[in-house]
Amino acid sequence: MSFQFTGRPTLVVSDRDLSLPASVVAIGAFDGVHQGHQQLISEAVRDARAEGVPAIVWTFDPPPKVFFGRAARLSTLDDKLARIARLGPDLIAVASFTASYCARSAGAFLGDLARIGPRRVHVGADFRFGAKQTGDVELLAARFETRLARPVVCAGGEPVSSTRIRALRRAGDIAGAAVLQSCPGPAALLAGRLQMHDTRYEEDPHVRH
Ligand SMILES: Cc1cc2nc3c(=O)[nH]c(=O)nc-3n(C[C@H](O)[C@H](O)[C@H](O)COP(=O)(O)O)c2cc1C
Ligand SMILES: Nc1ncnc2c1ncn2[C@@H]1O[C@H](COP(=O)(O)OP(=O)(O)OP(=O)(O)O)[C@@H](O)[C@H]1O
Repeated sequence: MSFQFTGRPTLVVSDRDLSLPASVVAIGAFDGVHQGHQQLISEAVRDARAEGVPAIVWTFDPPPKVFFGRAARLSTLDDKLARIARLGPDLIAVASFTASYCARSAGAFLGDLARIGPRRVHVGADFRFGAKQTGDVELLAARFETRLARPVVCAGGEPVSSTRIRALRRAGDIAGAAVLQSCPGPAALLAGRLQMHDTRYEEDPHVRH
């Protein structure tokens, strides 16, 4: 796994404020920013650098599973943003995951993405989107060039996942959980990397859509 320290700060914006002629985007809840997430995001950043376009991470707060009460949160938003920023994207777009947002259709979400002109979208094979999770990678790939992340697995061969980290924590294996979330590089490199450009996503729901 390689990590990219570009020295540039990562801007954090509301998804509603984004409009770009071109980009490469990685999408996901990324709760815990574990090694699978890190690889997916790092590959998107590398792809964006090769294309010469901004690298965007598009994420949701709270994580959808947490919103629906299906899981306990692993990372605070600040922790998640800091850990993502360490991977070197130019911008993190945060969609406020509210009742009105999650009722939006898969087609409406594709319209949101179109505003940032994705040359490529990086997701895992199980990525779903839109109300009642009706959108899948096939629908995404019909609209945008889509790159599916290679699954990162644990030493025992099971996929690294937020679910697995939650289970390890519940079982009291805090060290085991931390290994799956670990990433190299001194924490000092994080200092000053984040610029909170717009925090409105914390306040109001997606009434505009
Ligand atoms: C516009 C939109 C609406 C969504 N609506 C639902 C929903 O109704 N039910 C649900 O369980 N998840 C919903 N989700 C969450 C997705 O299923 C998924 O968790 C999210 O896109 C992040 O992907 P990831 O879980 O692979 O990280 C929605 C996502 C988006 C973008
Ligand atoms: N081990 C992994 N290797 C590569 N990609 C992954 C891995 N785990 C998750 N992803 C991808 O990262 C994106 C965000 O994943 P998500 O936030 O749903 O994490 P998760 O670990 O699958 O969460 P949960 O266990 O709660 O379902 C998705 O597109 C997913 O397919």
